[in-house]
Amino acid sequence: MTERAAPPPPPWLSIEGVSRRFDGVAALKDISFALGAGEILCLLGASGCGKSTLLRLIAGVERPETGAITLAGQVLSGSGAFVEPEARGIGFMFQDYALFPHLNVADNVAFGLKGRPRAEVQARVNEVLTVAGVAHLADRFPHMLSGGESQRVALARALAPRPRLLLMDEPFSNLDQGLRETVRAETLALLRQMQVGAIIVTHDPSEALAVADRLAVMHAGQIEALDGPRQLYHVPPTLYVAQFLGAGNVVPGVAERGQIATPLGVFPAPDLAQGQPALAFFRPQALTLCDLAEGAAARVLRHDFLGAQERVFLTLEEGGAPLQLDLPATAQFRLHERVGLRLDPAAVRVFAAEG
Ligand SMILES: Nc1ncnc2c1ncn2[C@@H]1O[C@H](COP(=O)(O)OP(=O)(O)OP(=O)(O)O)[C@@H](O)[C@H]1O
Repeated sequence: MTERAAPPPPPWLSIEGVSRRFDGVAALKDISFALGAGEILCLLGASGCGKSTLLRLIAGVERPETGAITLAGQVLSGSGAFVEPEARGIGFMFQDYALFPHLNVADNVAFGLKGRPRAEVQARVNEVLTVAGVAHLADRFPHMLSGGESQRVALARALAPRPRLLLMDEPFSNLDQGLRETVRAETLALLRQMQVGAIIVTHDPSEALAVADRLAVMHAGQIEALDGPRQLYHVPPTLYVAQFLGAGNVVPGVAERGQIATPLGVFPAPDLAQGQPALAFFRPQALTLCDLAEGAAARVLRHDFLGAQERVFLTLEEGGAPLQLDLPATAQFRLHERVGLRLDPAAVRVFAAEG
């Protein structure tokens, strides 16, 4: 599936030209993007790239130095305006869930409903605990909950006041692998059922690809790319995005008359200047083994068993960095075997080599 994601919904949350420095060092540089109502956006990036700072600015616990944040037509920050965090109608869920240890589950969930009539609070608490699948835990205290249960309670608490938008900072990172996928799928289903949009921070590319309607790859305080997950994975706009989103191979070449020649084929490079050093990037699955007569000669260096697949590392006889390709776990090949390699040209992206 390589088609472009559906066009983004009309802007509902708008971030325009937002910057923030700490002690003179820029944490966010001129960030602009928009989110549609009910949309799920992932912020993905390496440690320190500014993901949490951006989330905190939207929540209102941090103020931008420049730019504006608008939600459903209301200016939250910017042009002299500032709406306090509790008046924004935005929910926040942290990595550690931050449940109040001295309150039971029902009281934790009721916390954000203070000031409302008792019967209404009780009804809403029951409703969200039921949809989150934790109504039977209402009387327990946080230390009596498993990781998955704590996550569901935290989600119920965040959703109870009917937020317009939910901000989630690494919400699944405390769960182990198997549980993480289940809780993640349930959380997403719940957000969609309640029609609550969310911005989810993660540093895990596979999580962002699985969860996001659209995904923003951040790098050094800026948004390097923002698009649908399939588009970004298959047609990455930069080498950084390509490499951040998953395994890949890089083969060097030089632009000559609008293309680059490599041992694995000749690829179009219409945007590069004559003589400009270039890199051809492609995913492991774009490479296949073939007869020596029909492909570039290479040797099997090593292989890693991945369960469903075998990731095979090879070197081209012409030299260069090792290449990776994925084979079914049942595939037959031998260590140090001489094989032919074929590359699907449609899966190749050419970038200017930096430096
Ligand atoms: N309150 C603060 N005071 C000083 N520097 C800060 C503060 N908050 C963030 N920073 C700095 O701003 C930059 C961005 O931090 P931020 O926490 O937003 O990154 P992140 O992408 O969320 O990282 P991680 O994935 O490690 O949580 C970092 O260099 C960080 O050290």
